[in-house]
Amino acid sequence: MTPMIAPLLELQRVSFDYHGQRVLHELDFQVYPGERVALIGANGAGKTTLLHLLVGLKRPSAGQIIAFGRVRMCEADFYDVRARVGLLFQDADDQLFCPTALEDVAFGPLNLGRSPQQARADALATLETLGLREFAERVTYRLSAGEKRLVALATVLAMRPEVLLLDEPTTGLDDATAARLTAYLATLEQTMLLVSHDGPFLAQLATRAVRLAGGTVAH
Ligand SMILES: Nc1ncnc2c1ncn2[C@@H]1O[C@H](COP(=O)(O)OP(=O)(O)OP(=O)(O)O)[C@@H](O)[C@H]1O
Repeated sequence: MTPMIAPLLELQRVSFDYHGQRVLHELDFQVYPGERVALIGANGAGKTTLLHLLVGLKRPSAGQIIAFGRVRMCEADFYDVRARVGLLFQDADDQLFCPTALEDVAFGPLNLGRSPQQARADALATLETLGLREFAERVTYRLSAGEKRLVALATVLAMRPEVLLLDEPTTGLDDATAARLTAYLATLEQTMLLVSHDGPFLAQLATRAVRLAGGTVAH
């Protein structure tokens, strides 16, 4: 008999309306342990909205969000979800708010209760892993778009989340940097949900693809 594996994250018949406009309609969606799911679809299809629903940044108009086996409804339900699921925002400026890159990357580990020494060590190690050690003391808002993208990713990875939700991770990266990032992500064991319009990136990483169209999963 095949063992039943529970999804880590799930939307059950989820609808989402924005200013009276239906964005998602009775959507069923699951991410299982170990998967790297490509979430694809046209501009405005609702991919970013879906990521935000999974971590409670948006609330469904109808339906249920289930994370790690529990229905999540109110703000408090999402605290531990956000500690276990790392979201890379589509816009790095939504992720970076500290004076320096090191402070930005240490912020998440500190927020998770790690000591200042540990948070700094984790931040430096993560920056090192992404080839960003020299950026540690740089003023974040003066970084280039591609550099900000990588530092934003470092802020997520430094928390060592169980699941990574990556919204357009290769946007703004040159080809060589995008290739290095792709190769690095391929070494990670975390479950991933990848929103991207970058075909080669998804072809190398994704274990399956889900297309959103008309507010639901296109078959
Ligand atoms: N806070 C918001 N402000 C404005 N529009 C919103 C907001 N939230 C959702 N929407 C609308 O919801 C729809 C889905 O947007 P979403 O960003 O989820 O699409 P997407 O598939 O991620 O698009 P893209 O590929 O362009 O990033 C769009 O029509 C968008 O205008």
